Amino acid sequence: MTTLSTALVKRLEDPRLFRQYAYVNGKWTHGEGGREEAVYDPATSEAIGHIPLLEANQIIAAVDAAEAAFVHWRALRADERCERLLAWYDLIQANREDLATIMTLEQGKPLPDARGEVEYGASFVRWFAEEGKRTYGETIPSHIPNASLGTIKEPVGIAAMITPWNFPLAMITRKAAAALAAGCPVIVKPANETPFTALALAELAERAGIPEGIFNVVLGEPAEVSKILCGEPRIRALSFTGSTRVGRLLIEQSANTVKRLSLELGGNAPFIVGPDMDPKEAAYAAVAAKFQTAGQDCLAANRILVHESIHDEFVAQFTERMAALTVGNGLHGEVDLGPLIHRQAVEKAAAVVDDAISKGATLIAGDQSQAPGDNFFMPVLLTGVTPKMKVWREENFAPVAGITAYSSDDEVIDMANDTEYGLAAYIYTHDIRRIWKLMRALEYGMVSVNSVKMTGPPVPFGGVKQSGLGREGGATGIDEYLETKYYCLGALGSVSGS
Ligand SMILES: NC(=O)c1ccc[n+]([C@@H]2O[C@H](COP(=O)([O-])OP(=O)(O)OC[C@H]3O[C@@H](n4cnc5c(N)ncnc54)[C@H](O)[C@@H]3O)[C@@H](O)[C@H]2O)c1
Ligand SMILES: N[C@@H](CC=O)C(=O)O
Repeated sequence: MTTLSTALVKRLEDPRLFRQYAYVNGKWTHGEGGREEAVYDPATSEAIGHIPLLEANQIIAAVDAAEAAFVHWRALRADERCERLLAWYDLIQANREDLATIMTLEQGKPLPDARGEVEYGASFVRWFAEEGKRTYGETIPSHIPNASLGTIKEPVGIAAMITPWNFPLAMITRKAAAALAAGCPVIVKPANETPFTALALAELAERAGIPEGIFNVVLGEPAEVSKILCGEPRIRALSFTGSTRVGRLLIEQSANTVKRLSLELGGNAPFIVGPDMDPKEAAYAAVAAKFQTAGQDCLAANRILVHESIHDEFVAQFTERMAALTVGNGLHGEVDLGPLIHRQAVEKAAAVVDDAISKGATLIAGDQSQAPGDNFFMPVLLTGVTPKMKVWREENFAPVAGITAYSSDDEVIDMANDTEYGLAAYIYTHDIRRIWKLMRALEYGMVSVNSVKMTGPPVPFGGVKQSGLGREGGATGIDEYLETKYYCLGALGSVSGS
């Protein structure tokens, strides 16, 4: 164990939550080939621990284990699975502080945000524990004489999940709890940047009585592991959250085994401010929607579109509010923004800013000489952003805010839809006709009006266009892991009405 991981363990009330192994078939597992990778604290660039990189046969062993365990898990009654999931929920809540510490150390987000993510992630476990009891089929009025027709819902089978580093806990629970409640075994491949939160979840799942083989965490070289998971015919569903680039790759790799795919991909959210808005109220909301998780959020306001009549005052208010944000190590006191995930993310953010300035944008704020470390990026505000700039076309996934002025509702609708993405959009206005017109015209899976917060367990989370396929959470989230089986019971004799 490295010195820092020893220090980490000392910070935890329950040191057994920090595991430097994969978790397969209820066992903590080394890599058979001896390959391993360091995991870094992005705030200090120090290694906090190591993970094994599993070999191909070890990934297949996880599938074998899931296959064997599936028989028993699917045979449990829904209320029995519910009990196990509620026990998992209770344990996640009870260990909130340790989970948040692990998350901040490997992801960098401020500790209060990490605590918030634990709550948020746990809420999906409770939601789906209950939803599992409501996977109703239907009866169908028969068109066949003396027959009874209907449907039942059955678990799709083994579900694999590939998750990102920006929300290391909630992106797992939103998928895994739905699959487990539906009766499916789960194989999670977390991002290599943030594996320890996933492994702590595995430890708690074991304590909650989730049987061996039902919740597995595999680790390895991402492209290698994903290829095996996609190509494995016994895995019937693949749920991925991450970039559109990798999402496209996984669609290709899953083609031969015709899997059920759920894809939560990139976003490029417009934040539209109407002419009737108080510039201060709207600017404060825009700062909140942009800088959460240091801008590394698929819902981050990527393009801020402000009516020309209030543009200058909005920029002034935004600048003032942004100047009050503090940047620093998420473990130390109250900071608003932690580091970016690694140095490449900082370099990418700098390149996006340079590109915008070279194409005519104005840099209003963002002095990188103030950054408190190699992986930190000070919040940037650019005005005069246009569609030819990367900051408009790409999801910048950094604390870089770009503002553009517009003159009419029709113009802003065209601007907002001018992207391959369609995850989430924000509208700030109190004019009900404008709200309705924009809300209907925006090509996005989620539209939030006068609210920065839009997510939570009852919500169908997901995007259109190249932001993904399917919905997570809400009343339909469990359907991603269920098959509809139709039955026709014939030759029943005379059945009333059929
Ligand atoms: N729509 C959503 O709900 C949502 C939520 C969170 C993040 N995201 C998106 O995720 C992206 C940021 O996360 P990220 O950088 O971890 O994304 P990423 O696509 O680089 O990585 C996501 C996962 O894919 C794996 N991966 C990376 N390269 C791979 C490859 N060649 N083959 C197979 N797997 C590979 C990673 O190890 C990780 O587990 C952003 O685009 C963001 O918008 C979307
Ligand atoms: N904030 C999002 C995750 C996107 O990165 C969520 O709530 O799911």
